[in-house]
Amino acid sequence: MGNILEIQNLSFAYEDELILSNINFSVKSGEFVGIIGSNGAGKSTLLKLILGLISPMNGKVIISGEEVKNNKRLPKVGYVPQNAIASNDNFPATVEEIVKSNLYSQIGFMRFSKRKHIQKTINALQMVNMQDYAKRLIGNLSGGQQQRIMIARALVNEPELLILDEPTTGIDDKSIESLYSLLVRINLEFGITIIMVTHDINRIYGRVKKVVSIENKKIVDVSERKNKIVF
Ligand SMILES: Nc1ncnc2c1ncn2[C@@H]1O[C@H](COP(=O)(O)OP(=O)(O)OP(=O)(O)O)[C@@H](O)[C@H]1O
Repeated sequence: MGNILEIQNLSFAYEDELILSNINFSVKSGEFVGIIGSNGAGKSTLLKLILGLISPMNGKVIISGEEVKNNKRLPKVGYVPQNAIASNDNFPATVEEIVKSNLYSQIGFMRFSKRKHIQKTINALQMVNMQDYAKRLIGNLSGGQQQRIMIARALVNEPELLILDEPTTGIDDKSIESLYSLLVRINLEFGITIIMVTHDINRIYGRVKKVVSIENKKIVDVSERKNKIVF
């Protein structure tokens, strides 16, 4: 399998504070990769560099052979940002509207027929087992259910790479287990490559293929699992 992501000699600073220094790693198509590290280690910054939301000081990010440039659209990439669900309390939108809105923002409203929009939205909700909740208000769902909707929202554009920043924040223990099982299923069943930042070190080792650990601005460890992952 080829590499879907390559990070080469990547360094980044906020003003004069160096956050990441000469980071190198790659992710193969179909892998499930966890990124761990202490608070402030630079994990979210690394994701923002991968997404092209900020520009590196040195080095580059390559997705499917193409260098990521600032503000360029990345149709192959879905993103679930940190605290994605926190702003949804009392938000007057249905599940269906939240998922569909990502089609408008990323692809442009006119690109597909209305029927195609609806079908893509249904498909994304089915992938996270939330198709029965399409007409419900997002604010009426539990934290775990809301996070599934945020994942469907990221999946609606049919990405090859799904990036999640601490998706289990604010979710109860039982829902965390089922969220991880869902992500493993999305990875294995649909072949979508996943990169996930997490603090959940104990749970993550049983589930992901590769764990990249960042400390003191650098990658300090990359561990790979050889045995089969079950869900
Ligand atoms: N916009 C910004 N301007 C200046 N410094 C920032 C900015 N965003 C983050 N930082 C700093 O960069 C460092 C890395 O932050 P980042 O959010 O990437 O870490 P993290 O590993 O994701 O942390 P956490 O686990 O707490 O989410 C921290 O010291 C943080 O304070």
